[in-house]
Amino acid sequence: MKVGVITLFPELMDGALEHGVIGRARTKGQLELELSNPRDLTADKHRTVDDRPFGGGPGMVMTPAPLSAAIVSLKEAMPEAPVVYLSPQGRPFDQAMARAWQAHGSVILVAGRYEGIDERVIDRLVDEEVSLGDFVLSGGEFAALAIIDAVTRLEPGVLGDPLSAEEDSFGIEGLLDCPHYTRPEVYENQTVPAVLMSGDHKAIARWRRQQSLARTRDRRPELLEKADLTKEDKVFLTSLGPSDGN
Ligand SMILES: Nc1nonc1C(=O)NCC1CCCCC1
Repeated sequence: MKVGVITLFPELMDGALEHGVIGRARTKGQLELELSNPRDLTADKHRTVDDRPFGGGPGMVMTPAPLSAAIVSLKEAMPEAPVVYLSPQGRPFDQAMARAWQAHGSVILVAGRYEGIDERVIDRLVDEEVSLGDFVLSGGEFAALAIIDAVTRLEPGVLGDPLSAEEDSFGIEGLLDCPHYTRPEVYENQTVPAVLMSGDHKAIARWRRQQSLARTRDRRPELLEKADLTKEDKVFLTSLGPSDGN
């Protein structure tokens, strides 16, 4: 997997990209990262990357030339990669998008700052605008890190057990994940569901599936409409009383 990131603050991302799943994937060559800073591609002595907005208003806007040069430099390194601008105005990011980009093999992420980027850069060079959610961050860097993590963990060999990526929330046909327990068996007088201690793998798998179904129905019922449910799933859901929302 190749990921390009355009950011004015590469140092803000370095730490998160050197440790954990992402750090190990880079060390093992499963993830190639290339960061490009528009400030390094400025032509003026003040290395200007922003300016006041036409039409007035608060804040600054990222100027088109250095940002375009940074995008072009990464497109030359990854010509097949879609160019994705991260902003609240984008299409909501989801697991299907993560899977699509992992399967494609490369993506270039544009992390904006200030009030945003000159629209002409979006018109000329951005393939898609994507949002991590309906909230406003100070910059696109943390959104880029979240996306890099979500995509990298889908790369074969990155997670110890390939089932992990499948069994996480949104892994099993878009259902929420089941509850998890580990030692000690009794913690603060609270025990572990007996089925998990039974050694009956069929019963455990059924319990986990039913927990995922019940949680999804209670917390994110809209996901059930898109989920690939078996007859047994539907019988179980019908057997549940009214949702308590938890
Ligand atoms: N929400 C979001 N999802 O993806 N990115 C988000 C964001 O809030 N980014 C902040 C950026 C947006 C461009 C202008 C400067 C601030």
